[in-house]
This record gives sequence, structure tokens and C-alpha cells, in this order.
Amino acid sequence: MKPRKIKDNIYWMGYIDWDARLFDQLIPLPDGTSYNAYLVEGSEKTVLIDTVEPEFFGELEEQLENVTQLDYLVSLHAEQDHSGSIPKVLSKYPDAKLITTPKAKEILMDLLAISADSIITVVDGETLSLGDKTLEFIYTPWVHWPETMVAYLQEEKILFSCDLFGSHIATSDLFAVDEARVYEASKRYFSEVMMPFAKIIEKHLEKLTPYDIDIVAPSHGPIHRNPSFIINAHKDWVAGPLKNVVILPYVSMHHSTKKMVDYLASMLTEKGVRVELFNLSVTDIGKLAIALVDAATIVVGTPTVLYGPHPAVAYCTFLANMLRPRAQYLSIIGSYGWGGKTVETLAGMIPNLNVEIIDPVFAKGFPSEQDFQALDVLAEAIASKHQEQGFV
Ligand SMILES: Cc1cc2nc3c(=O)[nH]c(=O)nc-3n(C[C@H](O)[C@H](O)[C@H](O)COP(=O)(O)O)c2cc1C
Repeated sequence: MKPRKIKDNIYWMGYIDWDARLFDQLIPLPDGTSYNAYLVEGSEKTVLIDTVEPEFFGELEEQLENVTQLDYLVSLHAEQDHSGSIPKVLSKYPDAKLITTPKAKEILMDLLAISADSIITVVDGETLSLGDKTLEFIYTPWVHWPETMVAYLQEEKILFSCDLFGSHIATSDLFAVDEARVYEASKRYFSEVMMPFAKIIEKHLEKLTPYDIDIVAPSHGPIHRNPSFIINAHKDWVAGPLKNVVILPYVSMHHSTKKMVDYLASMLTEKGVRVELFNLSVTDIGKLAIALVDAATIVVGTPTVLYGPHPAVAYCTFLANMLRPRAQYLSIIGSYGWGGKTVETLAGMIPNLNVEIIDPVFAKGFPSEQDFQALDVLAEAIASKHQEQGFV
């Protein structure tokens, strides 16, 4: 892919990774992703903002073919998918100075053995003149590492937001055209990377409010010419109202738990509560993470296996605890043969979740009439709590 013009003297560079299927060896990428770098040519100085995964440096190098002089390289975030090619860019342009935050300087030196001499650190709000253009650096720590910042090109009103407002999607659209598709890809990205920092991101969104932004240029996925679409989506994900939704991640080996999950789902639906079921044996955990962003209630379904939850349920619970969704209620349903500590084990795995636990329902073997009645009570309890809270 050749450099693509965003505005006069401002170009997208990078790599569109159509083949990527797993990010950080953790996150499923059904739609691939991209690694975006941006070239800004001022009347006096030229700057490259971020780089690409080191294995794709060849592509970036070709895009830089006609760039004879690079004065600055900005690193907004030290993670290798953006920083990994910095050493190669610096050896191509030995006079270029690397601009970053003091915290990122430390991390870049640790990760990539970049020498301290080539790094200039900036303070929050500092500006860099490129002649007719000015870059302002705005600290946004914990998006999603401690060292992160964004850069605002004042004259052109472009926010280079790095991972903030990113989406995992490979597309030849330079700008987000199919907003519904980008919304889903961005929510996936948010849920898996940003959700644990939702409260901090809420503050950053407030900090960015006074900036007049025409274009948001993130480091993954397409660029936004309609910035309110992606900014408002993030405002909603970090602090918008929870939804009248119960998500039901479950595993069932011999259908007892499955029968309970299906029954509960049906009762909830009858009571006007929306449900999303995730069979953890086959589910894309990214889809589950997306649902965790704004569901009001989580009900985990598990059989008892060797005195505890099924390992796939334990993994999902561990992940949910890491991702810190905003759900307010949680319950556990499932089946056992003779005994165990499934509920205690799962309850002990969610210290980060600020949830009220609604009485679990466990069937001995296949659910009996009494178990279905207990599920009726659970459905009623959830539905009335959702109603009381006004979730829609
Ligand atoms: C590998 C394995 C280990 C199990 N370990 C336990 C156990 O420790 N305690 C228990 O009460 N039941 C145990 N069970 C029995 C299941 O929990 C029980 O059959 C349950 O009804 C299965 O639910 P499901 O049909 O949703 O898979 C075990 C079953 C299997 C297959």
C-alpha cells in the first residue's frame, strides 16, 4: 500500500494486516487489523508519528522512499505494534530525534535498547513547531499503558490518538465509511484493551473536550472524519447507561447446565430482558468481551468438574475480572453430581467486579421441577432489578 493523503502534506502510512487473527496472543481478530503511522510535512520540519510492527517495516520503508529528511519521530505509545520499527527508522534517519513522554522513554529503552541520546521528552501540553504546523502533545496515561499520549495538529485540527479510538479492522477505506462495521470493530478493541481503564479514559475524554477536532487518526483501523461518531461511542462505553441485557457465558458437557441456561434465557426474554448466550466451547471471546461493555447482568453457567467450575468457565471468569466490566449483578447457575466448591471458587475469582451476587441455582444432575422454580425466582429477581434501575 502506498502512502495515502489525508490532507495536503499529511499522509497515512503503515500496514494493513488482512491476515491477523490473534492480537497479543489473546484477542481474536476476525477482521484483521492495521498498524497506522502518519507523516506530517511542515514548512520546516517533517515528523513521523509512530511506526509499525517490526515484521512489516519493509512496507513502511517503501512508503518512506521519497522522504529524504525526517526531523522527528514521535512515539505516542511504547508497545511494539507501534514502536517496534523505531530502531530501524532511526537508523535510516540517524539525525531524527525521537519524541516521547518520560515514562515512554524508559520503556522504549528497556524494550528496544534505544539510546537515551536520541530521545527528547515532552511535558503535557508542550508544542512542537514544524514551521506552518504545530503539534501539541497531550498526556493520556493508561490508554492502555502508563506512558501513553496523543498528539493534536493544531492548524489542521487532527488528533493522532494512537490506541484511543482504534479499531481492529483491515480495510482499504482510509476513512471510516461503514460506521456500523467500524463501531463493532472498535467496541471489540475497546472491550479487550481499554475497558479496564474506563474511568481514566472518561477523564481523558473530558480533557479532550475543549479541542476542536475535525479528524481522529488512530493507530489501528480507519481514520474518522466524523469524530463525534467515535468519541460519542467511547463516551457511551465508559460511562453511558448499562443495558437491559443479561449475558450468559456457559459450558455444558452433558446438557444439564445448557437446559438451565436455555430455560433462564427464555424466562428472562418473557420478562422483557434481553439475553446473549455464549457457549464458551465455541465462542469468540471478543464477542463476549463486546457484550461485557454495557450488559447490566452476568449469569455464568457451569457444570462442576473436579470440585470446581469447568476450566473454560474459570478462564472466562478470570478474563472478565481482568477486563472489569461495569455490570451490576452476577449470578451462577449449573449442575453437579455429588459435590464441590464451584460457587465459592468462582465468587473468589472476581475481586475486581463491583457486583451484587444474586442467589445461585445449582441442580443435582439434570434440573428438576424445583430447579426450574429456582430459575423462575432468579429471572424475576434480575428483571425487577433491571426495571428498578431503569435499564433499557
Ligand atoms: C470430568 C468430570 C468431572 C466431574 N467432577 C465432578 C465433581 O468434582 N463434583 C461433582 O459434583 N460433579 C462432578 N462431575 C459431574 C458433573 O458435574 C455432572 O454430571 C453435571 O450434571 C454435568 O453438567 P452438564 O450436563 O451441564 O455438563 C464431573 C463430571 C465430569 C465429566
